[in-house]
Amino acid sequence: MSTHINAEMGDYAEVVLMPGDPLRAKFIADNFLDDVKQINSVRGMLGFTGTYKGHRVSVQGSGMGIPSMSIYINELVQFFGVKTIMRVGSFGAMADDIQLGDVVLASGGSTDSAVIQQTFGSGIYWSALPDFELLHAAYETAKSLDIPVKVGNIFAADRFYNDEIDMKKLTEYGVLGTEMEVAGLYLLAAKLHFKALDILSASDHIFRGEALSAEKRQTSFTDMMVVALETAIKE
Ligand SMILES: O=P(O)(O)O[C@H]1O[C@H](CO)[C@@H](O)[C@H]1O
Ligand SMILES: O=c1cc[nH]c(=O)[nH]1
Repeated sequence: MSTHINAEMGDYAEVVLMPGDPLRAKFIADNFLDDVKQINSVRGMLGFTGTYKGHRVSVQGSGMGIPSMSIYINELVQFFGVKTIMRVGSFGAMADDIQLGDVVLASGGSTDSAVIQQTFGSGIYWSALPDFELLHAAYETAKSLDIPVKVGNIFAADRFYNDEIDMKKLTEYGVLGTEMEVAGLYLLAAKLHFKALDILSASDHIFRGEALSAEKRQTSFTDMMVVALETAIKE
C-alpha cells in the first residue's frame, strides 16, 4: 500500500507496461493477459497483473506528463519491487516518413521539462537514454515478428498545448516526434536503478494535421503492445 497505489508487495510483477491512459491499461489486460487481477484503482489509475504466455506481467496507467508518471514510477519501484518499466504510449509524429499507428522505440529523450535542470543544475545537459539491452531486445523482437519499428530521439513536452517550441527545428535535428514522458522515464530509471524503454505508437501527425480518435488511442495500438509483451517475457 502506498499513497497512490492500493496494492500489496508482491501484487506487481517485476516487469510493468505503463500506458498514460488507464483505459489502455485495461485494454491490454483484457485482451492480452490471462488470470488477470486488478491491483490498483486509486484515482481511477488502473493497474493489473496477469500472465502473458505463462509469464507474470503487470500493466499500470501513469496519467499524462512527467509529474503524474513520476508518482507511479517512484511508488512501483520503491514499494512494489518493480525492476523494468516499458512505457507503451502514444505520440505526435513529426518526421515525414511516420504514418499513424507506426511504432517507434525511443533511443533518446529530449525535453523542455525542468526535471533535468532540477536534478543536475543549470549548464548540464544530461542525455536521457533507455536501457540498451531492453532497446535491443525490443528491436529484435519487432523484427522477428515482422512489425516495422523506427528508432530515434523523442521530445517530451511539458505542455500538450504550446506554440513556443520550434518543432520544425527539432525535426530538422532528427527528433521523430513528441509525447510528454520519455525524458522523465529515463531520468528516473537512472536515479532509481530500474530498466526502462519508451515504446510508442503514432496517434497523430503534428504537421500533417492527421489524428486518431480517443477510442482508437485506447484500443488500436496492438503492434506496440505485442512488441512490449513479447519483450517483457524475455526479461
Ligand atoms: O497516450 P499516452 O501514453 O498518455 O501518451 C501521450 O498522450 C498524452 C497526451 O494526449 C500524453 O501522456 C502523451 O505522452
Ligand atoms: O503528447 C502528445 C501525444 C500525442 N500527440 C502530441 O502531439 N503530443
